[in-house]
Amino acid sequence: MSRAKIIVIATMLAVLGALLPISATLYLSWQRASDIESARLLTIAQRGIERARISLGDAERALQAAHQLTSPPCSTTHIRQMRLIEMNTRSIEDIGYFSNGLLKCTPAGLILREVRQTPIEFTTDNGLAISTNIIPEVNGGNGMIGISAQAYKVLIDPARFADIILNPEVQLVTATRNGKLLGSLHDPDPELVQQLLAGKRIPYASKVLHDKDLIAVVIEPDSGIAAQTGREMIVLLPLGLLMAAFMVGLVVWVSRKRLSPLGELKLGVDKHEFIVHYQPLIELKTGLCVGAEALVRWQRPDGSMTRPDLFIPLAEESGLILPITDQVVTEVIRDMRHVLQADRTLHIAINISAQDIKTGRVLNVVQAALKGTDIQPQQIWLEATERGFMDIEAARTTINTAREMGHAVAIDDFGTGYSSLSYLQGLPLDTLKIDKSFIDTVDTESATSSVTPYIIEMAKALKLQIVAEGVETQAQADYLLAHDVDFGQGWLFSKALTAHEFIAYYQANRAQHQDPH
Ligand SMILES: Nc1nc2c(ncn2[C@@H]2O[C@H](COP(=O)(O)O[C@H]3[C@@H](O)[C@H](n4cnc5c(=O)[nH]c(N)nc54)O[C@@H]3COP(=O)(O)O)[C@@H](O)[C@H]2O)c(=O)[nH]1
Repeated sequence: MSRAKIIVIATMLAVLGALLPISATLYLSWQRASDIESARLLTIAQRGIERARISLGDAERALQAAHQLTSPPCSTTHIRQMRLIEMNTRSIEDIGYFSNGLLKCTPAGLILREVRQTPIEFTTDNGLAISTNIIPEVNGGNGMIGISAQAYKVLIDPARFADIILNPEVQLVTATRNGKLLGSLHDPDPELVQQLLAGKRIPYASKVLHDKDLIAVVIEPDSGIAAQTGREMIVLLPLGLLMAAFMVGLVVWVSRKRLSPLGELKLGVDKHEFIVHYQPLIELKTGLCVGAEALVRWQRPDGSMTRPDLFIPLAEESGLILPITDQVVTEVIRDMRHVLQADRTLHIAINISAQDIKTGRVLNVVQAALKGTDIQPQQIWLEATERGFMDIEAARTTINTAREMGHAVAIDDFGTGYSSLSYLQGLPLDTLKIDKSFIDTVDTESATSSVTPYIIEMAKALKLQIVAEGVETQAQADYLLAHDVDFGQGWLFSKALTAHEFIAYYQANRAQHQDPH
């Protein structure tokens, strides 16, 4: 993934990471506030139902008492007894005796006009017949709720079906199961009430409670949810902000890690972004290309190439050099398999890290990679810098094993590190590669120019093959040839090439030597 992509994704994640906990906090606060509000409205609805049942209970008792009267209907005694019932029952406003569907008498006396019984709109579960909006015979006035059983009917003021102590901003309605309004408090909007009874939603806090044959509706147009949400947020918001800060911090930390050089290198290893270039190795006496050094390159997703000296130190320090070496081994076998099978004299030299020289781990990797390829182990050289040979005992073991397996082992960048003669004598090496810095001084007046012949002599005395690194001029090549140096590697011959370019170079070199004309 490119840097820009990581930054874009990290920014998006950070914004999300901040928004999510804050939105969750807001939602939770609102939810908790809604729950509290809902519970409050439910309690009011329950109180409304209880109040309506008290009035219905009063009506039922009055009707039962009237039914038990034995005096002749509408006699003076009967009318007096009805008056007593009316006076003794708190909720009822009036009581009337009916015969053949006509009102005959009330506590006020005989009814001489024709007053018909109003139609029944609802019957309660215990058999009380209810009619709403009855205008009383005696005083006219507001519509009453009529409740009848057998020959009697009582009238109750609708207010008695909803009169509970309630904040003025909360509205209450009680109704029968089929939606006939019994009583209301604080003037609820009839249209809103009808919507709620029809099961619709309204834009205010509300509660509809169905309790057997009765319904209570509570509406709070100026609900306290906003204020309650604010109170809940005071508790929850710091937690949300803390989580948001944590999420943003986490995203920043992860993306910084990802964007750090080490993070990018890890990603490169995971995505197998390493390829190998090959620098030809030339036999100075004949000019024959006898092999190549495998040099790793980091090919970034945008196509750019990162030089090894920019990432090898970090790879060595972090241990990532091990999987990188493994990728190099795999690539070398894949790239060079056919050309190595075809020419047994050709070799490829692979750079091995100090850590691998110490442990010998890489030998198993090379062995596994060679298995079934028909490439001879002697066609794979292993190169390590002097730093790799610091732990001389461990190095000796690894070199011995490598040589027993058939590989040649070279000491790379010789002269730049800690090597000493005794050191070199103690290691069973095959090849010594003289560092470019010494080759650069050949044919110059510099102080180190006088060292180069001694390095060559020492290598010869130890019976090591010699490779001169960084040969850039014909004069250097002539000098090296004159001093019996075996091989040369450098821009005079070729820079490091891609696999295809190297194979083409090698084939052209061989063709030239078979047919020098
Ligand atoms: N552990 C591993 N180290 C590796 C691996 N691949 C490379 N390396 C080491 O990285 C260092 C830099 O390598 P690179 O940039 O590939 O440079 C090599 C040559 O291109 C360069 N060279 C060769 N000839 C000339 C020349 O004539 N002039 C000139 N200016 N430069 C030249 O030298 C480098 C080869 O060096 P060496 O390995 O010492 O032979 C370098 O230290 C590599 O070793 C890897 O897979 N693993």
